[in-house]
Parts: sequence; structure tokens; C-alpha cells
Amino acid sequence: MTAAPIALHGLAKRFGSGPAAVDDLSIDLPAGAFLVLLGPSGCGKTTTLRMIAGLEDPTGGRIRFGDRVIADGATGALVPAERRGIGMVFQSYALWPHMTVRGNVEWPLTVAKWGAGDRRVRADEVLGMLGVDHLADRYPGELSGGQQQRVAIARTIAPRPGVLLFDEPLSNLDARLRVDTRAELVAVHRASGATSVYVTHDQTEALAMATHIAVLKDGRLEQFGTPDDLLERPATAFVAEFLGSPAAVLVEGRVLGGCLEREGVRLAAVPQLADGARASAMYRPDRPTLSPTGRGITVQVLECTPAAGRWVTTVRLGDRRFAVVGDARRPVGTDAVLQLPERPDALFDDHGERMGESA
Ligand SMILES: Nc1ncnc2c1ncn2[C@@H]1O[C@H](COP(=O)(O)OP(=O)(O)OP(=O)(O)O)[C@@H](O)[C@H]1O
Repeated sequence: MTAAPIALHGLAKRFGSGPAAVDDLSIDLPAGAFLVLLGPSGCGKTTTLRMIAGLEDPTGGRIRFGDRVIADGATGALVPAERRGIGMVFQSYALWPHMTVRGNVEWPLTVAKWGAGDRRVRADEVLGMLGVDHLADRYPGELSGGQQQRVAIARTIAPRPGVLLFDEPLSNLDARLRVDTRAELVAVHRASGATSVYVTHDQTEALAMATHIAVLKDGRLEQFGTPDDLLERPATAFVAEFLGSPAAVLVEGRVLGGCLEREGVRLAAVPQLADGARASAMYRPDRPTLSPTGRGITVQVLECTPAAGRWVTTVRLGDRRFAVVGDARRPVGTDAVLQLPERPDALFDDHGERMGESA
């Protein structure tokens, strides 16, 4: 099966009478893309993945793989999970203990009625791809956890699924192994030729792996785009504060006479907003500076850590905290003065929606 574009149109899932777990989600993903569903706990990532997999039925909207409608919440029409051409990669792997590695990898091909010769060739190919071809005649009990994981991935991609789904597969690994393994999973995605959807709440993982990211919050889509789109032009304050290492700096102010101000410091001209309205100015984290004294906004230094020859200083301003990248170390526990460039990189209104360009 070749990679299919995946389209979600107005997708919704409601469990009982509570708020929708997924609400009006629309995404058009090109064939061969690697989509990361990203957001905090409970935002609807897993429910979305399970609807694509066929493990959960939508209560509204549609899912299409290319021209095929896979699920339609309005009519209830569904293609069963096993006929969607999907492979799933989980945190834990269940291999058949009584079958050899080769037997495990050939099993889904036997079910799909491949001939013996083709099965053998394909098993050798995917085991080689995962670097475990030398283990073909062993039993799962004779393998390390990492080797079992590779065999399970080989088994998943053997039938050439058009869509690969990953449900937080790295969450049980330590930090170092996560970095190594995520590069391998991207390699698996590329070699498989599938369109992939990957769930995580780790934005670093998302930025490292994705061709496309969908940021979800409370079941709704905040923004969908390439990692660069989201970093360069966040559509909402939530996305601006969620993505990036460090994330963007957001300074909230109030409008007075057409200007957004904070503690007497002018942040931006906002002629469209009435006096008293609140809005936030956004800056990339290397644009503001921190000084021991001078005119500006007073912040408290919470943490200062070295990074690539520079210093990342985390500060508190009111009930917000953010990090600024600079060349000087700032003592923790002291006050510093935040000095801002003349123009912010973006403005967000009181609802966190991006406003038109500032004057
Ligand atoms: N079977 C279910 N019955 C009732 N509510 C559910 C069910 N599955 C999920 N939910 C609710 O739907 C919402 C979204 O859950 P979901 O698991 O999709 O979030 P998530 O973003 O994957 O979170 P996490 O990162 O914690 O796994 C949550 O409020 C959750 O409590």
C-alpha cells in the first residue's frame, strides 16, 4: 500500500454528556508527511489517534485516507480497523513468544495471504532495515528489550501500511535513549513510505521529528502547520508559549491612549484597541535584554543556565514566567530589568488570538 494523504474534516468525539474530547478538528495532511499531535495532557491527542486507527468511532465529522472515507461521524459509516492499512507502534510490544523473530515478522504477511517467497524476502528486508536481521532465528525470550522493540517495529511495517500511528512510543525511555530512538523512528517512517501520525506532549520531540505539527488544547485545534510556521508565526499566545527552546517571551499590558503599556513602558501602538483592554506583546527569546539597572520592567531571576556559550535566564513577571537568552549570567534570586525592543514580533489579544501587524 502506498502512503495516503490523511484528511480530518470537522472531526469530533464526545464521551457521554461531558465536554467534547475532540471538537471540530480539521487537518489536511499530505501523503508521506510526519504529523505530530501535540498538546498538554487531556487535550484530545490520543482520542484523535484512536479515531484514525479505528479504535474509537467519531461522533461527528469525517476521516479520509486519500479518496477513501474511513469514518463518518454523521452517517456512522466506518471501515473496520483491520481494513484501514494501518500499522501502530506502541510503548510496549507483544511479540508471539512461541514464534521466532522471522515467524513474528512474517505473521501479518501470512494473514494477508502473501506467498512464502515474498514473505521471506520482505522479512529479510525489514529486519535489515531495523538492524536485527542476525536475530531472525531466535525467540523473543532470547532478545533484549531494545531488540524486541525493533522486531515489533519490523513486524508493524512489514505489510507496508499506508499509515503509521505512534502513541507516545518513547515515554518510557531515559532522556539519552529518547534522542537516539526518535531519530530511528523518523528513519523508520521514511523507509516505510507511510504517512505517519505521532502523539506526544513533548514539544522538543515534536520539533525534532515532525514535518507537520497540530497543537491541540481542550480538544480544539490551536494551529496546524510546519514546525517553522508555528515557530515563526504562532497563531495564538498558547502556541507561542508552548513551542520553542526557550519559548517566546510574552509580556501582558493594558491599553492607554492607543498604546499597549506595562509599568509605564510602551510596548506597541494598538490604535484598534480601547483604553483598558488587555493584550500581550510577543518577542523571540533572544531579543529582550536583562540589565542589573536602568529603565524597563522589573522581573525576578528564577534560574540561569548555560546553553551553547550563552545564558538562558528564566524570570518571573507577575504570574508569567519566561526565558531570555543573553550573554551575561544573572544571579538567581535577584531582580533584573527587562528591556524590550521597540517593536514586538507579534501581538495577541485578550483571548490569545494573534492580532494584525503592529504599528
Ligand atoms: N473512554 C473515555 N471515556 C470518557 N472520557 C474519555 C475517554 N477517553 C478519553 N476521555 C477524555 O477525553 C479527553 C481527551 O483525552 P485524551 O486521552 O485524548 O487526551 P490526551 O491529549 O491524549 O492526554 P494524555 O497526554 O494525558 O494522554 C480527556 O478529558 C479524557 O478524560
